[in-house]
Amino acid sequence: MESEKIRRVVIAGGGTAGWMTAAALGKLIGKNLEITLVESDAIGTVGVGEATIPTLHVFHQLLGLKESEVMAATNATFKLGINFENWRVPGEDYLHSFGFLGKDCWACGFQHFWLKGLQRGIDYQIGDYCREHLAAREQRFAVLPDQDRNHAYHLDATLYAKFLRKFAESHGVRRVEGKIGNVKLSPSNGFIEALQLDSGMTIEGDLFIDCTGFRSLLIEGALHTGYDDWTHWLPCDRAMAVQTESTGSPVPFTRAIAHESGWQWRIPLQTRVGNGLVYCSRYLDDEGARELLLENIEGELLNEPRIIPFRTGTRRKHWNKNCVAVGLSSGFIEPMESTSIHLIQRNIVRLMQLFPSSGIVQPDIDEYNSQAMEEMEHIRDFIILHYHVTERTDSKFWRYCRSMQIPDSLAHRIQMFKESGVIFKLPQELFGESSWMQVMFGQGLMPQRYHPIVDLMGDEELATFLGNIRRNVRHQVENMPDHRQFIDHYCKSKLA
Ligand SMILES: Cc1cc2nc3c(=O)[nH]c(=O)nc-3n(C[C@H](O)[C@H](O)[C@H](O)COP(=O)(O)OP(=O)(O)OC[C@H]3O[C@@H](n4cnc5c(N)ncnc54)[C@H](O)[C@@H]3O)c2cc1C
Repeated sequence: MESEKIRRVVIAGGGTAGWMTAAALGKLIGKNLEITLVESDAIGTVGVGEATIPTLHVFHQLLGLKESEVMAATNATFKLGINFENWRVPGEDYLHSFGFLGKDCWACGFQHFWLKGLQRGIDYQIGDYCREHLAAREQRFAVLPDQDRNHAYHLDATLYAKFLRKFAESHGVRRVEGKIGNVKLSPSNGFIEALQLDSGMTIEGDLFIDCTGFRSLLIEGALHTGYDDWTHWLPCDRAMAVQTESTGSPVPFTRAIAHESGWQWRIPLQTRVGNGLVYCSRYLDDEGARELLLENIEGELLNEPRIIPFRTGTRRKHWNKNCVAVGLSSGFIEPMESTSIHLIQRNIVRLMQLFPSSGIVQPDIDEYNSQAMEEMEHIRDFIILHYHVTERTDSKFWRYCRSMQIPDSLAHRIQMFKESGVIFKLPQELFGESSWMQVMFGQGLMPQRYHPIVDLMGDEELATFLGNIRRNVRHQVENMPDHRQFIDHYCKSKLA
């Protein structure tokens, strides 16, 4: 393995992944580096990826960015969760909020108290025990002084990349516009030596970050790293995206509406709505998808619907030789839980933690790849859960999802929950107990029993315990302003 010092970093691609990488490296470890980003105006970016999850705060904090400024510059609204409509059965919905549900005791999760409450006739939704859940339902929002950052954003992906570009350039990142025509490899060790542009320019580097999106020009095109295809578990393979004018106040949650052969997103920004249909080409053709999408949107179209083919899965190694893939080039898990930007951020942070300043060594690469794979597999399982645990039998698509084989890791979680109501989170995992709980209950799973330790609480004490949590949640939410009002006051878009 090479062990030369890393001084020249070349980022190929200027979408969300490229500019997030450039901003972070430039600001945080760029002092002794020469960072160049190459992007092609003619090729452009994928142009979607507008719903995020709360971890993005950490990224902005690292960069020293002010929330209200990022939001105003990106036409952003707040997001408290995702409303899943028609997933268990048509006509029913549930919310997966970012908040924490109820209260834990040392021995068992809140779901056990809630389950016993149900059995005793204390018949409230599990979301009534969660501030973010209730605030989303009532379309209220506030940033509270004591609040853990349990909110995320809906933002304009193009404006976000533009914002980060300005930031990265102000921290010394050099941008080169042009189309990469060839990737030059070292004949001795197969490492990438340089990118050759169609203009004739050559950009040499020590470390290359592949942010070329689905094209994966470096990690796959040049290094042939290989891809694990997860389409048998996540069969949707196309999306159709279109933007519409807003027809009302933006809601503080993403809508994920299931249809016969896939599902539709609605992402409200301050002045427009991002819409899209994620579908499975085995069961729905593009013409049918277009009709379905256009029948199910509100507001005037702002552009023509665009098809985006994809293949769910992961690159076998996210770091190979002197190339690290960040963004869509590293793999893609469909956008249902808005996890891609989070994975970009995780790959960037991991790269900084393992940055090969004094040379590339195999143990760093192995550690990086093993952590990245573990994270992807955890998210994959969580997404499969939504498709597999359903009572829908109304189409070939849903019958396939219900009956397909699922990964052993997910089968184990479902089995444990069914038998004893237990949910667990391992340290590297993104989704916590509250997330699994909301989706498992929402998709129709019910445990056979609650944890016996709950019986140490008498019925009256349990009623008081649950009642106090509900009252406290309601009190906090009643004191929040309307979501739109809060935005207008806090981070009004420059486009509004
Ligand atoms: C349908 C869909 C919906 C999504 N929704 C969400 C969501 O809600 N939330 C979320 O977190 N994520 C979402 N994602 C994922 C998200 O869009 C991406 O993770 C994010 O946009 C990053 O993309 P990227 O930068 O890797 O690729 P891209 O945006 O495709 O950027 C690739 C860059 O590489 C450049 N490039 C390519 N080839 C060349 C070349 N030959 N020469 C020079 N430059 C080149 C391009 O010009 C561009 O700058 C979604 C993805 C899809 C497909």
